[in-house]
Amino acid sequence: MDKVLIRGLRVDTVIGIYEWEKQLHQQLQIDLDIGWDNRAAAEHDDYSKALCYDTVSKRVVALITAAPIELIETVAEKVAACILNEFQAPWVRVRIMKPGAVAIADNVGVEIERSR
Ligand SMILES: Nc1nc2c(c(=O)[nH]1)N=C([C@H](O)[C@@H](O)CO)CN2
Repeated sequence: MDKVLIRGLRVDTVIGIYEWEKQLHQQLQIDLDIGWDNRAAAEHDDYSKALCYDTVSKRVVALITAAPIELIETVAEKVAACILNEFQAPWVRVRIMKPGAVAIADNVGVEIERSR
């Protein structure tokens, strides 16, 4: 399956289960693998047939920052639903990393795959 890829999308937002986390912004790092048939865009060098990674990135940031969220699992499900329903992608893999969350780990996160 062809894919459109977004790597290391940084989103500063209110995220976490603890009261102190609701008073500040923390950074999430997001990787997206989005199933998309890239042949139609490539055939005639036609942007209108492409899934625009810039448009997707900005939509994902707006979605996540619209309201505080407690769990990164919730972030992952919201992002996956948006990619499938708003952009009409057939399949998506979403990885959400929260690098500041565990002091003794380089990074922690979740990954999900969803399809229509
Ligand atoms: N599976 C998860 N575990 C934890 C989460 C989470 O979103 N998913 N969140 C926290 C806290 O918010 C933590 O990041 C604060 O450092 C703990 N565990």
